[in-house]
Formats: sequence, C-alpha cells, structure tokens
Amino acid sequence: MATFIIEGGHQLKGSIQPQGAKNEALQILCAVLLTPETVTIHNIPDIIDVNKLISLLEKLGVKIHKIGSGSYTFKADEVNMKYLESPEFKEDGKGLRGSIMIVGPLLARFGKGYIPKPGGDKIGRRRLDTHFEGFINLGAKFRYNREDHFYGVEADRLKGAYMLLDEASVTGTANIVMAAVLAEGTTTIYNAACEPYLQQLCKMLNRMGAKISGVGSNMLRIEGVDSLGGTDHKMLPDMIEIGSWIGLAAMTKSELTIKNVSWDDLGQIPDVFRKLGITIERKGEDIYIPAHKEGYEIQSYIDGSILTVADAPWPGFTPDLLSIVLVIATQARGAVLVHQKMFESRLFFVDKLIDMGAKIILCDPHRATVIGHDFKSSLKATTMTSPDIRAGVSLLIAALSAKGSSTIHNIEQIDRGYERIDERLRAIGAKITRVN
Ligand SMILES: CC(=O)N[C@H]1[C@@H](OP(=O)(O)OP(=O)(O)OC[C@H]2O[C@@H](n3ccc(=O)[nH]c3=O)[C@H](O)[C@@H]2O)O[C@H](CO)[C@@H](O)[C@@H]1O
Ligand SMILES: C=C(OP(=O)(O)O)C(=O)O
Repeated sequence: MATFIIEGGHQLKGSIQPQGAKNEALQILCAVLLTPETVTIHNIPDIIDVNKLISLLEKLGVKIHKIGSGSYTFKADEVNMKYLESPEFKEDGKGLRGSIMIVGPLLARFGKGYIPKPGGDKIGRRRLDTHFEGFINLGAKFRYNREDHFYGVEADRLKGAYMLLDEASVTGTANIVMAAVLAEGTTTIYNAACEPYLQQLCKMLNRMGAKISGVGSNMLRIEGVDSLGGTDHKMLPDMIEIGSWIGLAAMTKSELTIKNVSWDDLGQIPDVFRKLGITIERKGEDIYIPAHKEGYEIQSYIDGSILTVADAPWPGFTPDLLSIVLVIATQARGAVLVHQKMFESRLFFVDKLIDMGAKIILCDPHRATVIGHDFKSSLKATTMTSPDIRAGVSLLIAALSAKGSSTIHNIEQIDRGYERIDERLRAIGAKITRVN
C-alpha cells in the first residue's frame, strides 16, 4: 500500500491540464472489440483502471501499439475467446468496474460474453441487472453462477428490440448500445443514460459505421448493421478531474487555470460550483479561478432556504463530484445539504473530515449537512486511508488545505483514476511526497 505525505496550508498557483476522461476511456476501449479493423485512440489517461483494461484486451488477443503519449492503436482481428474461460480472466475481470463493458461487444460479434463480478469502488450496492436485462431483451440466454459470481450471455445473432431500462445506468447503456449496433433490426433504448461518455461512444460507433440516432437524449434508436470498421477517436478531458481541481483551488485559496476543459461538455458542473460561491471564469476553453482571498459564500434558494446539491443521471449533477462538493463546503460561508441519491456508502468518509475539525452532520447514509468554517478555523492535519477514488481525492484536498503534515494511505484508490497526481500537483506548488 503506497502513501502520500502532504504538507498542507500552502497556496498553489499555475495551470493544470486535465487528463482524458477515465469513464469514457473504459467504454471506448471496449468498443475496439466490435471490429477487426484498426481503431486509433488518443488522450487515453495513464491510470491503473485503464491500464488494467488495456492489459485485459491484450490477453483477449487484441494487437495494441503505443504510438505516442496517450495514443494507441488497437486491432481485434484475432480475438482469443478461450481466455474468457481461463482462471486468469476470473481474476483480471474483477479488477475494475469497466471490464463489464467487454460483454456487449463480445456477445454481438462472437455470440458470447462472460464476466466475473466486476470491481470498482466499494460505494454501495452496484447491481448489473440493467446490463443483462438489456442483453436478454436482444435475445441472449443468460446464466449466473452464484458460487463464483460469474455472469454469462450467449446468442447466435442478437435481434433488435424496444426496451425501457429500469434505470439510466451509465455502463449498462454503453453495454447494450455496443450489443445492439450489430444486432439484426432496430433497437430502441428508452431511459438511456446520456453522459458525455456515452455521447462520445455513440459518435465513435457512428464513425465506425453504426446507425445510432438520439445521441445525447434518453431515447436511443439503433439500426443494426452487419459489421463495423476502424476509426480515430480522441477522449474528452475528464470532467471529474476538472471538478476536483476547482475544489482544490477554492480550498487552498489558489489562483488556478484549468486548461482545455471542453466547456460545452461540462453540463451543470460550473454552475453547481458557482452556487457554492466559487468564481469560475471562462477564458476560451480554459477555466480560470482567481484566488479566493476573502473565502466563498454558499448561495441560498430564492426563499432563503438552505441549498441542496444532489446527484442525478445526466444532465443532472454527477454523483462522482459530490465528495468534492462536500469537502469544499467545509470552508465556505454558509451551509449546504449534500444528497448522494445513488450510492449508499459514499458519504462515510465524512468521519475523517469531522476528525479534522469539519462541521458536518451525517443525517443518514445518503445525506450530510455541512456548515462551513469560512476559513476562521483551518482543518487539522491527520492520518487517513483513502476509501474510494473520489473520497480519496477529497481527503487529499482537505489535507492540502489543512495546516501541518497529513498522511493518506491506500493511494492506489486515487491512482485508479488520477494520472501522476502527485507530480502534477507538485508542478503547481503542492508539497506532496509519494512513499512506496
Ligand atoms: C466506470 C464508470 O463509468 N463508472 C461510473 C458509472 O458507474 P455504473 O455504470 O456502475 O453506475 P450506474 O449508472 O449503473 O448506477 C450507479 C448507481 O446509481 C443507481 N442509479 C442509477 C441510475 C438511476 O437513474 N438511479 C440510480 O439510483 C444505481 O442503482 C447504482 O447503484 O456511473 C456512475 C453513476 O454516474 C458513476 O458513479 C461511476 O463513476
Ligand atoms: C465510482 C467511480 O468509478 P468506478 O465506477 O470505476 O468504481 C468513479 O469514477 O467515481
């Protein structure tokens, strides 16, 4: 288990370039399995989860070449389906959440797809029913081995169908879309998720020859085609990283420029941070955040009642940024209710913030009320363990704002989703050391 030692209480300054989007990368990488032709992908983040998926694709027989920093070519012309039945796959598949999305493409192109219960953050129940109900709707036979949590679907040729998803699952929608593009006939997916990750996936599939309409809405219509070809694709900047850097700037009262954020794909993110009182200026495609020397004040609703920040499927506010919102609020002027509707174990890290001196009431597993200190009392440095990727970064931000030396263990959780985070933070003045 590696560790970060952080000396907090220093202002940072400069600019930071967001990495390519982790959750988009996991979808896009799985889509290379849909064609025997070459797919070239740029802006792939160098993070643990993505590297695990690339290694899994390699074991599946995909020919992979690194052609530059963050750029790779993939050619899935000789896929080794036997790997799916190996004990090694049962271990590799468990290593990340994104591995679930190999099932749709393999099922569509080779007639079968298997996966052990995938990994990812332990942030509450994370069922896969939406994925498999989608495949069943397309005519696949489903089996599940309860003993080793192994899922399987098989079909000779998938048949297009109408389906209303029971929830707008992000990876579920991506998986079903990747199966439906090669199905016979037309598929309609209603209550589809439509995060920028999915919009990017659909646009890429259309460039490969798929016929998907309704991209960006919650109703996708997919006319199946017989085969797909190669393409070039560039990942968007990671909107969760962008939100994390906004939080970092506010909490450390730093002047920061976040480069090339692709403003049009940020949805509500800038406005939610503005409601927390943070000044966010648009400068071309960059976000400029001035040093908040006088702190920042949380807005109330028009009738004077306390602001609530809650998650919702896109275009709602992403649940992956609520931990960051929560930590920012600990130093704001005013109060906010953070409501994490999707995951039931994602707010427990507030105990650590409370230990550091934050004023938070955990109302229940889904809701926390934060009363900000307005920088009148700084957080106290401490030793902590990163429970999940976003809580980990939130604790890191708390440590950078706290006076004194903090230690964060289990930083593999952070490395899962943030590329060379210590190096990049040092470049803007943070005092952070990695100890292996
Ligand atoms: C690899 C990847 O892309 N991971 C993301 C993906 O996970 P993932 O695709 O696993 O998450 P899902 O969209 O399936 O759903 C996540 C959770 O939210 C609940 N749920 C979902 C939809 C809904 O309308 N209502 C609802 O309550 C589900 O029951 C589940 O517990 O989407 C999540 C939700 O944005 C993000 O936190 C994850 O970072
Ligand atoms: C929950 C997340 O990731 P995963 O779905 O990979 O666990 C996340 O990115 O915040």
